[in-house]
Amino acid sequence: MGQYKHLAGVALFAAIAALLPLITDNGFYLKVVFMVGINYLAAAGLNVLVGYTGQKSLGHAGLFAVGAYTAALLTARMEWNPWLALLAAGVVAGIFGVLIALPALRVKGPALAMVTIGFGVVVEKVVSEWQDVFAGQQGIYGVLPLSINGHIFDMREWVWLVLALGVATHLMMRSLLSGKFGRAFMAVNTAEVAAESVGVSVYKFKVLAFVISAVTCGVAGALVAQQNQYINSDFITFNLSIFFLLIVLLGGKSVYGPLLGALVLTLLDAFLARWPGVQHFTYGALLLFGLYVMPDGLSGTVSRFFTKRKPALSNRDIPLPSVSLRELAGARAIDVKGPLLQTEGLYKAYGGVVPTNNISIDLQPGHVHSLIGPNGAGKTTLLNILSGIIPPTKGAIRFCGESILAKPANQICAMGLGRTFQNLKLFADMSVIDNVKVGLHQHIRAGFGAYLFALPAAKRQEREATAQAMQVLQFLGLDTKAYETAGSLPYGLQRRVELARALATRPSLLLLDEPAAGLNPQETQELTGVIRSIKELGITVLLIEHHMDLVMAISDHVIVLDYGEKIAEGTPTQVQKNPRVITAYLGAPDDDAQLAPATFATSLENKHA
Ligand SMILES: Nc1ncnc2c1ncn2[C@@H]1O[C@H](COP(=O)(O)OP(=O)(O)OP(=O)(O)O)[C@@H](O)[C@H]1O
Repeated sequence: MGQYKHLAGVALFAAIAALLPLITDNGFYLKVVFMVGINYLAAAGLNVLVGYTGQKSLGHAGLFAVGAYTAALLTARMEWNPWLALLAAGVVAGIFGVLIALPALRVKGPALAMVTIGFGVVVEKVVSEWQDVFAGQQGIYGVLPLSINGHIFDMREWVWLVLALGVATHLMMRSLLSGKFGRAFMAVNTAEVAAESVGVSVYKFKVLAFVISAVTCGVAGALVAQQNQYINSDFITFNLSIFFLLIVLLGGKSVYGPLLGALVLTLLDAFLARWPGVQHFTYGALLLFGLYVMPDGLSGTVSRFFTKRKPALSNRDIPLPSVSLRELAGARAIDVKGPLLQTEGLYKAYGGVVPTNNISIDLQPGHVHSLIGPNGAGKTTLLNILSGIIPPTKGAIRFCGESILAKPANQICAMGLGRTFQNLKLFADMSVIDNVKVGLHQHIRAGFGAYLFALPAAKRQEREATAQAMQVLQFLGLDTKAYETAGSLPYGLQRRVELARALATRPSLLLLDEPAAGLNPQETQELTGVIRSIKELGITVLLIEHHMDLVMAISDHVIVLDYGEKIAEGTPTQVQKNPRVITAYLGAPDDDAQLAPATFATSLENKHA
């Protein structure tokens, strides 16, 4: 949806919603509309965490309580200004968000859900048992409501306030999630290892998602306490956590999802209030049935009717980047003297298996290096160590003259080391161009505030990122596929998208793990040309490959591994004649033998079998 169309739609929706309180002065109806707004606020942040980042939480009632009790204690006991207390509630909830994010960095899936349940239960127990501070079921009275110039809000004004906050939250979430931050959250959700290796800090984005969800939940809790002028422990139940999660799941992963979910479930909640016995049954049934019929939630189902396919691109549509691909790629490699990457005595053991045994290699700038060896020789393990995915047990790695041993993968990527994976790790649900833009993540300088408030800097950088992503796609002949979903492309093209994503990180060293795996002969031939073009851009390549024709045709230098040890290195011709290499591949030493590429390939196939 275009920016102006969207704003017009939001203005229309807000105008209609703002008229509602003028139609009725029935307190119950006004309260229901107020609660739609409150539930939307709570779910809008939770959607970032659950929908976009894939972190399931069943403890957000705890964060709602943190906000509610912060506002209650600050105003009822310390007589803070209620507006300041509302702000403080968001901040304190955000801090608690960091606290529950910490376990999320270690555990995933059901284990994470258990941790968040634990958090919710602890908060519930604290507010009900710690009578001196939280007054348990008796509750805290005298919570100061919001007011302007001494005028205390009536129910109508509360509705308008949550409407205004809801619209502001929607605009901020839309701006945040449609750019760099939304892509990073989704990348973390889809493939954490891939996200790290294209420069996205999984750690930072998980914490950020928890904080965003905590802040909106905390503000929602504070508003409820302030509107009621009262809060007690009965507000904070496990059911509330489930209710928030249900809103997000039923709404679907979209910025509109929490609104649709909040609207449907709050109205249903109000309707079923007379029959509390069937309430939980209905929610359970809705979750099962609703998600069975609409796996993408309400928003996914609705958007299927409205989304138009992006038209094919014409040359006129393709924006021009401010710098050429050669300038971008070459800029990093220029100043390196000596080897671009150097390892000394790298060692990694898994119990008795030693896939990396005392490996020392030098990679020279501007060269194509190949890493070959039979299956299980330790090639991928070495690549994972170099790119920061696996820490070595001992040894040293210097990249661009700097040790990268203790650095996380995203920082190594930022230094100019890009990679692809043996088993494709695409962000399959995202478009091709968005995959490539995730690769540009580190080079988009606009920060959180710029995206949240849709500042011109963020828009400018997004436009430039689109232009640069298109430039990379054109380089690899993928520009016509830019708006296709990456996972829907044929396998060969998906491999190319992964290559484009790695190139977008602007690597000076590119690690390619079996890029020809699964390609047909013609695609393999084309890949040879692509790797040559990448070399011409000034990018150094380290290639793992079993296709020996490809290796011999493009390598300046070949390194051979067997059982985790480096058994030979040199030019392709030297390596082909090396007796240890021949033994490793054919299993029989023969001093006069030389492995022809074809023999190499056949011997590998035999080994694989
Ligand atoms: N996480 C792990 N835990 C235990 N063993 C592992 C682990 N990762 C790799 N290995 C073992 O280390 C050895 C080297 O594996 P690696 O994947 O690096 O080999 P490779 O040369 O890339 O093989 P291929 O050509 O089949 O991809 C294998 O024996 C493998 O089983």
